[in-house]
Amino acid sequence: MKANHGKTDRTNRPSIVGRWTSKFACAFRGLRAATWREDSFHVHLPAAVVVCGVAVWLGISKTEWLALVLCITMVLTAELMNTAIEHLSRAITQEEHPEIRDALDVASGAVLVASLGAGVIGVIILICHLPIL
Ligand SMILES: Nc1ncnc2c1ncn2[C@@H]1O[C@H](COP(=O)(O)OP(=O)(O)OP(=O)(O)O)[C@@H](O)[C@H]1O
Repeated sequence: MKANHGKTDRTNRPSIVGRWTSKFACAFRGLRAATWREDSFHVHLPAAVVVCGVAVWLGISKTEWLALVLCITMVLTAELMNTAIEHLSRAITQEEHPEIRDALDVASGAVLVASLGAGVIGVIILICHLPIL
């Protein structure tokens, strides 16, 4: 069932506040659904927390924080899009379909590319601050 995005029954005119509240509620519901149900988030979220903890411990610079936060955001966003495509594909059909296979594999490839890029940047940033160097 479609959300009414803050439309009031009396006037049937959407209130801006109601509409935006509804948009945020939908977005947070999506985040909750993805992070609770998807295994990948059970790996990516703790990994992000550990990386941030190590970054705090090593005292990385403001610019390095910008790169790190961008990398984490990039991976989580790719994972959310991948999850959305998985949901859509399940809704379209439970049957084997070559186009759905390609769509799912391309979406997984996007997560892989984002994760590899983030991994390389993360290692470059953190390794420079290791006390042994
Ligand atoms: N309907 C389908 N038709 C064809 N191939 C499919 C279909 N559903 C899944 N696949 C194939 O199976 C792979 C795994 O799909 P699935 O949706 O089970 O992902 P998953 O293992 O749950 O991934 P994740 O861990 O990212 O949630 C897909 O990448 C795709 O190659």
